Amino acid sequence: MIEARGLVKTYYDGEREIRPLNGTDFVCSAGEFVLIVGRSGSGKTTLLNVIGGLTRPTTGSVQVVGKDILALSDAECAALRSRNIGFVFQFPGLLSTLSARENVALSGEIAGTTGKHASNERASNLLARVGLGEKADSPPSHLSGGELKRTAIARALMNHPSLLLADEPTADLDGDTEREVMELFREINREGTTIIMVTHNMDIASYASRVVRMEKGKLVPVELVK
Ligand SMILES: Nc1ncnc2c1ncn2[C@@H]1O[C@H](COP(=O)(O)OP(=O)(O)OP(=O)(O)O)[C@@H](O)[C@H]1O
Repeated sequence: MIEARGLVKTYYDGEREIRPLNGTDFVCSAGEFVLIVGRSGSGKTTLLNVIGGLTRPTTGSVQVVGKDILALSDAECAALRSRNIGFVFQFPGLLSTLSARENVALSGEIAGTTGKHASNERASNLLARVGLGEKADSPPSHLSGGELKRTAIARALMNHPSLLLADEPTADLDGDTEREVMELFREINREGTTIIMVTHNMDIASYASRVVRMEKGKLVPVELVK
């Protein structure tokens, strides 16, 4: 599903060099649910964005769903993203003038995989699935933080992605809502979607099949005590 080798990403803050990825290798099989943990600023988001084709590494290679994403044009990479990869970003970034349903359906329309009617129907089903059936017509400003996160998860699932990349999707949620969101991710994973999730919260480690820690630009395995 993912094979990333020798990733280096260098940023410059004035004269200062920052290297969040410094020879990172990451291999992930289809069906895994991997948590990436690590200190703030250790490069977790950078790695997720490189895997998702949103950030180009300085050097290294990345194969995702059998494609060398660094060899793709911007348009080819965007098409791969919209058809194969669902993103749940730390901040949901929903369009304020659209309802929850329209926000979710829009991903289908942009991908061009379904017409407007079918997109709306799938968006309604997904919102029901994340427990927001009755809020489908609400604009983002009428939704709570947890409801916005769940809308963003529904949006990420719109195009039947084989890979879901989630960046701290439960940050700022209360314990009960966090468990609900994690149960939902577990269900999605059991249905066959590979999930890579960045988190600060080791309490949710039991939901994952594997945990890795970002340390000094490389990933190290974390032993799970069951
Ligand atoms: N576009 C950029 N330009 C310059 N520096 C950047 C850029 N993006 C990230 N960085 C730096 O790279 C480092 C890694 O950032 P990243 O967001 O990947 O860390 P993180 O582990 O996800 O952190 P957090 O847990 O706080 O979200 C940080 O020092 C950050 O300041």
